[in-house]
Amino acid sequence: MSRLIVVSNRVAVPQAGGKAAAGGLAVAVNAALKDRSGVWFGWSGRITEEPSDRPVVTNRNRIKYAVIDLKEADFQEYYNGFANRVLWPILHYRVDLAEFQRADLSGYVRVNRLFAEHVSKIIQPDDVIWVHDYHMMPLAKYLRERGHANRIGFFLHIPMPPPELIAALPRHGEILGSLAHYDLVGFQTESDRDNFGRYLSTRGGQAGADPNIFDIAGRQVRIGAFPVGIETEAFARRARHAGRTNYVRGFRRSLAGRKLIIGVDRLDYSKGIPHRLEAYEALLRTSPEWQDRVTFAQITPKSRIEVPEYIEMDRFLSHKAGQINGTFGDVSWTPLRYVNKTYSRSALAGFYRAADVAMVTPLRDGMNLVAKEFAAAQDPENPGVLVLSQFAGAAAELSGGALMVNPHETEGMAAALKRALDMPLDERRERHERMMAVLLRQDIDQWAESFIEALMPPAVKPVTAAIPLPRPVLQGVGYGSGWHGVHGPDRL
Ligand SMILES: O=P(O)(O)OC[C@H]1O[C@H](O[C@H]2O[C@H](CO)[C@@H](O)[C@H](O)[C@H]2O)[C@H](O)[C@@H](O)[C@@H]1O
Ligand SMILES: O=c1ccn([C@@H]2O[C@H](COP(=O)(O)OP(=O)(O)O)[C@@H](O)[C@H]2O)c(=O)[nH]1
Repeated sequence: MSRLIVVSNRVAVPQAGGKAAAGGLAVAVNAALKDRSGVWFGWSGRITEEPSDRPVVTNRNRIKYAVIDLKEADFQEYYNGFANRVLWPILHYRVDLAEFQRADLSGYVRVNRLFAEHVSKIIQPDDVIWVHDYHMMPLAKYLRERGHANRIGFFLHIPMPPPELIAALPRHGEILGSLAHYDLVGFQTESDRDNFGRYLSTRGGQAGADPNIFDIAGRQVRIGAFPVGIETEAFARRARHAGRTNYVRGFRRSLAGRKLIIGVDRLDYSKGIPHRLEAYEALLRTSPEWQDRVTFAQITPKSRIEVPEYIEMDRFLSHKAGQINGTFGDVSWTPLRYVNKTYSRSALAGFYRAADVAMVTPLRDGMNLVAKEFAAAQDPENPGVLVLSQFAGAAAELSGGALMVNPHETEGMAAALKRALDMPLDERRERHERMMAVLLRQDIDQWAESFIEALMPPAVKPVTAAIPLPRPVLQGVGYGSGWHGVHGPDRL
């Protein structure tokens, strides 16, 4: 029986006590492996000078989690360097922040080759391979060089900008061009997919009768949009339960009857946190009736803490938070609670449910699972309002129910905040219902199934295990280099 082999930088290895260090990607990939027999290969998150030439394997529910350590130089050049100082900013339309160095590109290529070497040892001829995200773009090329003719798919969790912008990436042909070695390349939105289609055309790719199938350098590559979802029903259940616990009730009580606005984002310049805080400031200034009647809780776990742009953002935000509280706060009211802790997803579910408004206002975001989780966590009888950036991937699905904003327009965002805080119950219910209809239809299972089905050659059955598997426990979610332990109960 064919297996599914997943390859990604991060692997959410289930840990004793149910805690795992991972991000949005890891939560999503875990669902793809549920009910399938397979292997999940990636980086352990650890740095060692003498990495073993064999991965450390953990077996759980017929899934093998196989991880390797990286050397310091690999971590610096591949992860901090090329992946997070070149690809991340450029693919998030921030060419101005990209810091290209040839040594980092060499490190990126070296780690991809190392991954290919390890994965090559476990591949069986009928395995289907699913590679995730910008860290691993050239992997298929190196697997093909080793003679693997398997079906190999790639999913990009972050945005794909237009080709004119990709042109700013030195040696883009070597990296983005290598995506043509996959059989299927998936994106979060149709606009990401179309941007890549245009890029392939600039590289001599020819689309035939189906505009999403390209012939390029003697191979056929299919491109598609597969918006990543959440475990909608399970998350709604979790929030219902969490909302009734003392932990979340205590949080709500601490607000002393004030309305709650919530923001949950990794500390990342792509998330637009400064712009959002400026909008909150503008609300307090221009609508003084809201002073002392609202609290903004911004939960911002640190991430990629060795990358200079992230260090700078950290400094800026701490300063900004102090400034807002200094200007508007009072001895009995802290307008902004700015927290750098990582919370368990159960705790977050409860916080979302306790909130009246969520601000999800990235400048660019592949999807943004927080937007979806917030909507799913609401009480349908008395739901909160989602204020959502037009530049989040989630906007393509949630614009019918969210209050849409342009994060570059402070006054517009402040007005949306005010409207959200004042919104009558009927309108809140209607908007929530519209979002839930989409989230229930396009959930995480549908995402994984539709990608795998599109990856399989015609007339071959999807990769499934004979016996349905219990879902591995994945409760706490932290962030690699910035992960300092998960706060809040795992099961509330
Ligand atoms: O692994 P890190 O460097 O600590 O970063 C965490 C993850 O961030 C990014 O997440 C993306 O995937 C989400 C799920 O599809 C999506 O909603 C979000 O918009 C993306 O930014 C990154 O792409 C992952 O590889 C990282 O693991
Ligand atoms: O303290 C936190 C902050 C975030 N998350 C989770 O991390 C994921 C973030 O995914 P998203 O797509 O919003 O952004 P990313 O960080 O992957 O760019 C979501 O599932 C959040 O619930 C978490 O478990 N604890």
